[in-house]
Amino acid sequence: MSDKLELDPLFNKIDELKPQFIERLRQAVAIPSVSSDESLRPKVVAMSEFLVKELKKLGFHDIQSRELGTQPPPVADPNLQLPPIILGRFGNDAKKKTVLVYGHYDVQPALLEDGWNTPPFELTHDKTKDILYGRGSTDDKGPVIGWLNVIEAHNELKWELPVNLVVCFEGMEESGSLGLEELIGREAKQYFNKVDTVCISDNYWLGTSKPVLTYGLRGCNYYQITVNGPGADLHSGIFGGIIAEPMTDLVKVMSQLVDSAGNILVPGVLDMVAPLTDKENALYTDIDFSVEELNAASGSNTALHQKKEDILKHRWRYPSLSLHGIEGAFYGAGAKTVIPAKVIGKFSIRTVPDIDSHKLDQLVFDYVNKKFAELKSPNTLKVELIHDGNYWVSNPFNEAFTAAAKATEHVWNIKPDFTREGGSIPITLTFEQQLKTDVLLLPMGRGDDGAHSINEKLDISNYINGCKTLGGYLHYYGRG
Ligand SMILES: NCC(=O)N[C@@H](Cc1c[nH]cn1)C(=O)O
Ligand SMILES: [Zn+2]
Ligand SMILES: [Zn+2]
Repeated sequence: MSDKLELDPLFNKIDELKPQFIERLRQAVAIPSVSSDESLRPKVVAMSEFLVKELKKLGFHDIQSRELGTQPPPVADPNLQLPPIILGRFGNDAKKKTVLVYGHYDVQPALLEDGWNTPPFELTHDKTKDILYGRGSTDDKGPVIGWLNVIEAHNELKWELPVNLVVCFEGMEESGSLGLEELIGREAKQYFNKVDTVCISDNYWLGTSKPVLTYGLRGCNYYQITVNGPGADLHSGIFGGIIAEPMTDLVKVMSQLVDSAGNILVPGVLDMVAPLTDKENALYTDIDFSVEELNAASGSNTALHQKKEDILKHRWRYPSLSLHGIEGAFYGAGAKTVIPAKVIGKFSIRTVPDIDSHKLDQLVFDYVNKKFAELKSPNTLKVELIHDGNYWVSNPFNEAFTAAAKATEHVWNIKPDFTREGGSIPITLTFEQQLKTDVLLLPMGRGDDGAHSINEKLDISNYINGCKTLGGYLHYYGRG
């Protein structure tokens, strides 16, 4: 690579600080900041306090913990407070460019009995494989802590940061980023004034060996269907066969949302998808990926598509509908003979260009109501949107992507692939539109990290080289 920067002192310092960096991540993972579990909300707040403490120690200034008020419905506790958004600055030099770094400090739920090999909220270092296991290790505590590590390495070296850094860490990303869009709107010309670019490290390489830079995400519209029947849970021997069962209705309706080949059965959804052009079609051939890598990441041979190009298109540019669960249903071990009185089915649709989110909601509501009406059930059904988040596709030919490609090649000795991703980071488009800047997605973890799954992990090489990549990016972007 020509025009390589001299970053060895930084990279050596990051290597030297590895034990401290692992310890910082251990402390973060130990806080079960599950945003979707109302009973764990104090832990989400505790995680925000941990970050504030770390930012102060590292010398950030103008640190603010922005309260967002109560969480809007549907929510069990109407007084439930949203966790704060943490803002902070490092450097304020008018001659330097300003990079806004966004990440989230909340995590998905995790229980040992889900099948974890180690306690999910204890960062466990498997020394034979050099892997760190724990909820949030890759999504998104590893990368968030990674940014702090970069600052620590600069402080230790007494190196000036080549850019001004602004951090924005939220605690509701896994639950729809509630409150963040409004905050960005309010702060675009205030706290976020003069931001030149936004960098998000909250996604993953496509596979396990080649780094990527990401320029697209799918959106996510998350729905719930509530079916109400009898006044209380009932004995199926006494009431079975003589009352209408909510679970029977719900399962019937949910089974008509998607088929086993992954086809969405709600009419009109596919009609909104942008047509595939020859130019886009050609992009998929050059990406390094295989069905074997997909199978390895899913731990199975259950792929619906065998050709790399089809897998990538269905992950990146077509919508998908997933059924997630049923609240109120009996799910424990044993054979409880209960008829649940009220059940709430959860499903989501990953959205892509050019799906109109509100039109999608209407199509879903009309279809679910129609399917329920066909059952002629005396129960009641309500279908509603819990949260939605936009898809995002950008042009990766800009200064930020160029700098990130150089940093990635510098650290990993290989040019990164440019990829889109099937997951969602609801706030990406908002940053781009409100701040009128480019957004870069610069992942730290690998495609088999098991984000949202059991045994979530982060390879130490990805953690440490990821810190070097984030730091390197700031240098290549800063000198640009
Ligand atoms: N690492 C990004 C991520 O996991 N995002 C979530 C966002 C989301 C959307 N609805 C609920 N959570 C994802 O599931 O893609
Ligand atoms: Zn996530
Ligand atoms: Zn995430």
